[in-house]
Amino acid sequence: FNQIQQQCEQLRETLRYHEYQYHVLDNPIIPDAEYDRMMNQLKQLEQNYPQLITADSPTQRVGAKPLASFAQVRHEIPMLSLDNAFSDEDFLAFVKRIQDRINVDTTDLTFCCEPKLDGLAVSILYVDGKLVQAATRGDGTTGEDITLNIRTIRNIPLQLLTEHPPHRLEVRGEIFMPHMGFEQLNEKALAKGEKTFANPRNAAAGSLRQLDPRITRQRMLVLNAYGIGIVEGVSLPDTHYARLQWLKSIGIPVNSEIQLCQGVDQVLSFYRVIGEKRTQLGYDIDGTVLKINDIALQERLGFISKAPRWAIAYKFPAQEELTV
Ligand SMILES: Cc1ccc2cc(C(N)=O)cc(O)c2n1
Repeated sequence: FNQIQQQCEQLRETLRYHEYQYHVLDNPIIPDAEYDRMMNQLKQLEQNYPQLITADSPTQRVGAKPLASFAQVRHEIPMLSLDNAFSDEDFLAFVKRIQDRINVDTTDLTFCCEPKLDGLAVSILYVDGKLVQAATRGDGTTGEDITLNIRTIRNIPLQLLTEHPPHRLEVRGEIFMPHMGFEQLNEKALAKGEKTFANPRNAAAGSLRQLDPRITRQRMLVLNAYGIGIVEGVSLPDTHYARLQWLKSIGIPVNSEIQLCQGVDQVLSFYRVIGEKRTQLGYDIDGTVLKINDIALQERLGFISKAPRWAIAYKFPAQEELTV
């Protein structure tokens, strides 16, 4: 019997490793058919020996039946929104406000720059390395418990890939629907005479707010982490960029376009380059997010009421409506 148990554990570890290679490193090292074969083998074993099933087994991604409603979750650390910039001048004024508060030269300022994903912000809590709860941002203080739906998203690990997981780690990120998943969903909806979604952001929101996880599971949703909320039992790197790399190293997907920029000129060129790449990314973005990279500086700058002083979203002009 425990020979079977070892076989299950071995399969789980192998499947988690290949999920990491595929979803986080974008570098699958076995063909999909091989992955599917192992997954089916594990499903078969767990079906024959249900007492061997563990909550974090790669097979346990779909909730049994629909919920009647969503429970509420209170964010221990508020999930804040970002202040906006709509021009270079706005961005330079943002940087000047920072300089006025901490006398530092603009060329010395390092920014962590990323595309601003047009999806929904979520909070995902791992306790001792296991995914235990997930919630929408909601109003920043209170969100909806969407744990069962989040567990169906393939690039979100049910277990962190580390021997020494933090006691508690809250991953904050954006859930979005790539263009391919959006077109596929609307084609199916049209064929079934159901309502179609106006844009991928609405489709992602509708998919996450499904009470039936079996429906969510069929939608092509992707997480890209952008930050950390609660963290206990581990000492974090002292820059934002290094923290994102750490998240990636323990199995959390991070956007591949994120870059460090030294000084305002490099930041503005990042903004333009991402603006040019916008139509080829395969997913919707509505600007860039530009953050002071040094955590100690972030903490010195703090927050203005709802938004951090140390970060700004520099938006693109509204895109002419996508014709679907
Ligand atoms: C602090 C914060 C809040 C919202 C965010 C939203 C995004 C985004 N939509 O990609 C990226 C970030 O780095 C964010 N950072």
